[in-house]
This record gives sequence, C-alpha cells and structure tokens, in this order.
Amino acid sequence: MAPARMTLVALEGVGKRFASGTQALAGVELRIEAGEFLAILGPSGCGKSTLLRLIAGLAAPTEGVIRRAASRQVGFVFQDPTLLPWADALGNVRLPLRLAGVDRAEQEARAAAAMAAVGLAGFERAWPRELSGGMRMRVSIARAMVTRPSLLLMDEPFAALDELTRHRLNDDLLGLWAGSGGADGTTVVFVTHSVFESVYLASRVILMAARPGRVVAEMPVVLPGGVPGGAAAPRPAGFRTSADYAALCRQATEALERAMAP
Ligand SMILES: Nc1ncnc2c1ncn2[C@@H]1O[C@H](COP(=O)(O)OP(=O)(O)OP(=O)(O)O)[C@@H](O)[C@H]1O
Repeated sequence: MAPARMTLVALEGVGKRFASGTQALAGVELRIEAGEFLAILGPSGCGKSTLLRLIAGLAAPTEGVIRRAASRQVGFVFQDPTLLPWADALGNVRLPLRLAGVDRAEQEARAAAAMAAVGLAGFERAWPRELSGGMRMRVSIARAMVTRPSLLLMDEPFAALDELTRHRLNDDLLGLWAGSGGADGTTVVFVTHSVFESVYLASRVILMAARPGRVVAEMPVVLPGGVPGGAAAPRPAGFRTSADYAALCRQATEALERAMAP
C-alpha cells in the first residue's frame, strides 16, 4: 500500500465574495497532498486565479477555512514572467535568495544551478530584453525554484507562448519537478484552461465551473502501464500523439463539457 501523504493545504467549504458582490468561489473542498502535480482546469472567469491566491495565502476566504501545513516555502510563476529589466538573468534568479539574506556566493551558486536546470546555462549575464518569451519564462521558473519551494503555484504560465515552445516547457517542467524529488519533492498546483496541457502534466486534474466558481469534478491521470501521471518525467517518447493520451484528453473534455452544461 502506498504511504499516506501529508496534506499541505486543505480547503473546507471555502467561498470568496468580492466587495463588488461577485461570488467568485463557493463551497470549495480541496486537499492538496504533498508531492502531487495538481492541475486546476476550467473556463475563463471560473475563479482559478482567485483559488490560487487563496491557496497561496495572498487573499483570505470570505467563507470556510483553509488549513496549511506549518513549514511551507511557496514559489510563484505567473503568465507574465515579470523580470526586473535592470537586472541580468542571474540577478533575477538570485533575487529571492538576496531578499532572504543568503550570502552572496551561495546566491550565485544556487541561481546558476537553477538556471542550468531550466536549460539556460550560459545565459547568466543576458538581459531580459535579449531573451525570447520562452527563455524569459524559464528565468521566471528558475527564480521560483531557486528557493526549493515545497509548493509551486503556477498561473497559466505558458498561455502566451507558441505551441512548440509550450510543449518543450511542459517536458522541461516535468523534468525539473522530477529533479526536485518528484513525488517526494515540490508539490505543484498548475492553473490552465487547456485540457491537453492539464492531462499532459498532472497526476490529478480538478475541474471547475463558473458562476459561482466551484469544483465540479476531479480526475486522476493514469498513464500507460498504470503509472500515475506526474510520476513519469518526461513523458514516454511519442506520448503526445499516442492513443492513450488522446483517450485521457477525451475523458477530461467530456467531464469538462458535463461540468459546463447548463
Ligand atoms: N479583485 C476582484 N474584485 C472583484 N471581482 C473579481 C476580482 N478578482 C476576480 N474577480 C471576479 O471573480 C471571478 C473569477 O475571476 P478569476 O480571475 O479568479 O477567474 P479565472 O478562472 O482565473 O479566469 P481567467 O481564466 O480568465 O484568468 C470573475 O468574475 C472576476 O471578474
């Protein structure tokens, strides 16, 4: 039997109503288990970003409670890489360590290692404006991973990238996650509105519907051979064009359509 996993964050009956009167979330029950790769999938406006902000502790729920494991280092990656234009790539990646008071030599060594892990060795002195969109996103991911977070929150990080770059970053993210210890390392919560991306990456997909934003279904992702999604990194060669992947995408699409049916 698999060992019981620790719950990192538990949401119980969570709702969020904004001052404007918008009920962005209602009745959300969700447990984020240590080591999982959780995708939050849903249409635009269903409250995915609001849910992520609540999980992060950046906003408070107006109903229900959120319980968190005591020691937690959280990393963030947003759709916009938000790099400092006046710092080079290495300077951007070591910023969280600088803010945490880590000594300079260790900042440089850890930031360089994080850059190498995202395939950017040799670009330490490049300025953000000299990098492509995909490379800027890699810097943003390296900056989030440099603190070795126990929880990595990603809000549609690849939505603005072209498809091939996005595919490459999907594989690299899985590799990075495996390098962090996989199921024994960083827990990832990944917001997306792409069925294909959620199924490709995650070990579990949560489906949301709008008005009010709520969790309507969840789907464990099981890869060929019974391997839990998230565990095989990178995915087997040819997985993207395989019948198994198509079947998983169809299952998630049908669940999403049922969730969105009036
Ligand atoms: N600060 C805010 N004040 C008032 N309403 C808000 C605020 N933030 C979000 N909302 C509303 O809450 C609802 C959920 O928004 P949210 O951004 O969480 O959805 P989303 O699923 O992430 O959407 P998208 O995929 O388009 O980014 C929307 O109706 C939005 O307009």
